[in-house]
Amino acid sequence: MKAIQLHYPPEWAHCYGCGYLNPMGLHLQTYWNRERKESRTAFTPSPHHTAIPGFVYGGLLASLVDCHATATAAAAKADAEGLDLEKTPLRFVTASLKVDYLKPTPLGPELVLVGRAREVKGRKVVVEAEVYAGEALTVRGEAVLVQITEGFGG
Ligand SMILES: CCCCCCCCCCCC(=O)SCCNC(=O)CCNC(=O)[C@H](O)C(C)(C)COP(=O)(O)OP(=O)(O)OC[C@H]1O[C@@H](n2cnc3c(N)ncnc32)[C@H](O)[C@@H]1OP(=O)(O)O
Repeated sequence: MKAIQLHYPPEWAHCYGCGYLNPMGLHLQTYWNRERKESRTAFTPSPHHTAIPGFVYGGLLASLVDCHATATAAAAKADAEGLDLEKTPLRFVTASLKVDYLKPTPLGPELVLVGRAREVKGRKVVVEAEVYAGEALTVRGEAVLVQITEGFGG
């Protein structure tokens, strides 16, 4: 299965969190499960992602939620509308991002993110995401993603 981010054309692939063309980026790769209607990704923070010794920096966790949510939005919209991302790539930007840090996230183990779309409406998708360190749910996020149109940022 191909990661959602790898469907992005090059001009959409420079993002620090998930762009495959960003040499300094996190290169997050998100996968969509059509049966479960949920997305997954995994990321193992490095020692330089420290907040308090032994625990992951919250800004990094927000970045993971952010980029996992943008990809989840693309997959959920494609799923809802019967689109093939291979033929019709979709790209979303973050309009709003809320992150709740439920407990400290240990630095060392692989983190797993799970995402679900709560709402798919027009250009807007609302995504809920969870970050797990092993069995422990440490972060819960919610993002509003808006599909970009031609002339974005202009
Ligand atoms: C070359 C390109 C490369 C593009 C490469 C893309 C890289 C992606 C990177 C990954 C993620 C990021 O970090 S992105 C970087 C951080 N984000 C940004 O810089 C985005 C800056 N903001 C914007 O450009 C704009 O505000 C947009 C695009 C988000 C929305 O503006 P718009 O296009 O005019 O949309 P608009 O009609 O107002 O809103 C559409 C729907 O979304 C809702 N909505 C809009 N903003 C919000 C909000 N803050 N909170 C809640 N909901 C909101 C509206 O109520 C509406 O819902 P309803 O009434 O229909 O229900």
